[in-house]
Amino acid sequence: MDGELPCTEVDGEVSSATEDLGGEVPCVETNTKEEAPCAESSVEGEMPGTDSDEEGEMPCAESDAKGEASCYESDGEEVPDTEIPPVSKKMSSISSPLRAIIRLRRQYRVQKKSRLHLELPREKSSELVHRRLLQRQLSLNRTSLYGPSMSFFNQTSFETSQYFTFDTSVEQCSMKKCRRKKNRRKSRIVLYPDKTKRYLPTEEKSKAKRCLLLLIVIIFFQILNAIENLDDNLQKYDLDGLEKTMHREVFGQKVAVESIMELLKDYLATHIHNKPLVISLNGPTGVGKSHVGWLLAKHFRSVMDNDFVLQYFVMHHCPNEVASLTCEIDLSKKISDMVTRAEIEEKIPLFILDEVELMSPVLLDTLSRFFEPNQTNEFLNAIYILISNIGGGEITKFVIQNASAEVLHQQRGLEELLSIIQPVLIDVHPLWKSADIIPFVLLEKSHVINCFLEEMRREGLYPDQKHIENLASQLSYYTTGDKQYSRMGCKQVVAKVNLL
Ligand SMILES: Nc1ncnc2c1ncn2[C@@H]1O[C@H](COP(=O)(O)OP(=O)(O)OP(=O)(O)O)[C@@H](O)[C@H]1O
Repeated sequence: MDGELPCTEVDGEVSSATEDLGGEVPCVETNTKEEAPCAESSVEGEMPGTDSDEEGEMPCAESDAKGEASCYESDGEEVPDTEIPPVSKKMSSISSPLRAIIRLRRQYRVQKKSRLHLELPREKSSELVHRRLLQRQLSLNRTSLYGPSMSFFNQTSFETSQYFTFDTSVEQCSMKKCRRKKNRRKSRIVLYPDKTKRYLPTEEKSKAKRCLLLLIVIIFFQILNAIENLDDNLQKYDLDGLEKTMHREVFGQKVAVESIMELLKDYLATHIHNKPLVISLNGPTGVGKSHVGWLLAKHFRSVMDNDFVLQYFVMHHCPNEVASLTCEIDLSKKISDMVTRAEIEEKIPLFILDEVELMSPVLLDTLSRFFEPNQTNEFLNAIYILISNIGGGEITKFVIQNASAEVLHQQRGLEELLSIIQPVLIDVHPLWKSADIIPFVLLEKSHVINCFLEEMRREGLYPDQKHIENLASQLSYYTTGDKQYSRMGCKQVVAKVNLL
């Protein structure tokens, strides 16, 4: 008699045992639900009802006098206690060892039942099942709201636990509770949609950023290098020295000198250009245009090789008797050779073309082709100084008219003067469209005196002030208000000094 076996098996064994004992032993456990133990009190000659009272359970009933047990059936049918007496009579005839066995067995059953009662939950099994069903239903309803993933998740758990048993085994019950708790814990895990990231994307080191930083550094160093190169170029041509010389040796042309120096500084700052620099010095005779040309040639010959400076005098290089075609070929060859050599040595050649007003239209055409921007680099890196008295009459008129306005020595006066002489120059030849025009104004008497002083110093003569003023008074002037403008500038100064 194994007490651990299920009740039904025990029941079977007991039934067979009782049959061996004469078939009069009532069922020990007819109920597989464990609610109704069999009544064995009849073996001891006791009323079944008394046995049941001891155990606190419904008594087991014997269905007939032959000892066929009909314990508390699952269908709830009960057998009246009044039908038991015949059985008790038969049981009383059982031998004492058998009764002892039965008694022991009954005690075992009582102990087992009492233990089960202590461990069983207080609520009835039907209520427990009902509650479980309700909880499961609520859980299903809740999870169905969380989308298809959660529904699937619970569907599987539902399928695995769709059969409910009334097994109140404590171990199974505790196991199920544990599983349910685990399932609950699992069900509380938030399931994210597949396409949603659960964490911030890790920052990957971008190669583009590195390249951008590298590019910025390169550009930064290039800018630094370019600035240094700018300074290098300005130092290479010593434009500061040239500016000082110009201001010291050219009288009465402050605005013109400043304009020339500004153009030269801008152009000579770099070696790469998209067009050559063309400066046109225009003004009346003797005001210093050729003088400036000589100063520029002297300076650039000093800072560069003599081969990169060309002074071209039309009356000298292309006199009237020389055919214009020859002059054209000669000038073109000189310019081409010089720019080619200068490009090799990364120098900017200087072409000073004086007496341009005497140039033939053919030569002007030839010259203008070198001023065009659509050429090879060596022709773009060049400076042309065009010196002529074209527009001199307009400048003289403008100066005399504005003598008292003081606009002549201001940038505003220069721009106004430009608006006057530029059409005149372009009318002579279109090449002046691509030129920066620098007007040279009339020289005042004080400027002429300075020319005498400079020329006498140059000739090594003693600069007597009274003698110089006397010489200056011998020249002719435009007189307007309190100002006198020399009609020939300083052109006659050299001749006068040579007579001393
Ligand atoms: N502004 C000036 N400052 C100093 N010297 C001057 C100035 N103008 C003229 N001279 C002196 O007069 C001389 C003649 O001047 P320059 O040849 O430059 O005149 P120009 O303007 O070229 O006239 P032209 O158009 O007739 O050639 C020069 O050699 C120079 O010594």
